[in-house]
Amino acid sequence: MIEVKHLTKKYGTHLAVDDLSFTIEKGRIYGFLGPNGAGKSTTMNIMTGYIGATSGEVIINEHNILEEPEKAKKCIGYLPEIPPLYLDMTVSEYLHFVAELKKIPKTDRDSQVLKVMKLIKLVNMKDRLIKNLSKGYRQRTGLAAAILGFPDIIILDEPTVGLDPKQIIEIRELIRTLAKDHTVILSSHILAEVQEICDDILIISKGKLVAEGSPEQLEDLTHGKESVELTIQADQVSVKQILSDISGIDDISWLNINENSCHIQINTSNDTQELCADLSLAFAQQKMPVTQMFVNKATLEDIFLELTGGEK
Ligand SMILES: Nc1ncnc2c1ncn2[C@@H]1O[C@H](COP(=O)(O)OP(=O)(O)OP(=O)(O)O)[C@@H](O)[C@H]1O
Repeated sequence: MIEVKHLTKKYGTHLAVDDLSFTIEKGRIYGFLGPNGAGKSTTMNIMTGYIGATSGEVIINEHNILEEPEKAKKCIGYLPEIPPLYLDMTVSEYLHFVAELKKIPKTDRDSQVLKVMKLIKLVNMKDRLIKNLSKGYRQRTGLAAAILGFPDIIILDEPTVGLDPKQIIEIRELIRTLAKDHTVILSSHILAEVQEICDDILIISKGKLVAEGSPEQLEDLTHGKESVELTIQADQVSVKQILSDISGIDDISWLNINENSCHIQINTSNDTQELCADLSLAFAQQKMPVTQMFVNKATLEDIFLELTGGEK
């Protein structure tokens, strides 16, 4: 449905998008995930024809966004990070205005605006001035404008940013409803959000695609990244000696060492339960008490931070 090929965008000398390529298939919810400044908005702005790329191509339903912008844009509904709302219009006036801009035939406008307002649960607010709406309802109004004309693809830039938890849940519900009939692409810097609603996640860092897959596939990246942490009541020399006879140890971090106690973390690519059993047996045989032992599991958040060079 969308093909992005070798997209690059430079702002002066700053490389905001760096040779980005990916494909969007029909009927799925995609999440662009990345820290602030990763290049998500820039990519979305290029995909929707708002700004031009320095190089590369965007093909929407077989239409190149540069060569056939009208046909390509007709397939897309876009909710930018800051929706361009006219604050002195009522919700209904604004949506009629957008319907006109989108060239929806005059005879269909009333019914389409009503249909969209029902879908987005905006009917109660239809005569309210936009400047008097809450942030959540302004976001709904922007979303309603994006889906007028019922385009195949709906692109949402940070749709839940700045909303309270109840509004976030409502907007996520709406996105799920929209995804029944549309392909949805949304951006977020919140891992839990894309994990919860997206079928596919594209992790973007410094303008590059650093990982792609379903939440489950990305979860698989955490395998083999577990460690065992333990405290042994013994001196470092004795502990080192015991550990030298145990297999499956990749490396050891000495977190805290006293005369009679060592707190360590062991990284292993082997089964951590087996390693725990070996460790407890080996120290018990030498009558060295292990006062605590647990397995640290890597989370998707650790992987995200590792891939995007962030810190907890
Ligand atoms: N018009 C512009 N002129 C110069 N630099 C820009 C411009 N727009 C964006 N940038 C820079 O390009 C980089 C990517 O910005 P972009 O807004 O695409 O990131 P983002 O992932 O959407 O981040 P955010 O979540 O903060 O919106 C950032 O370093 C940003 O400062």
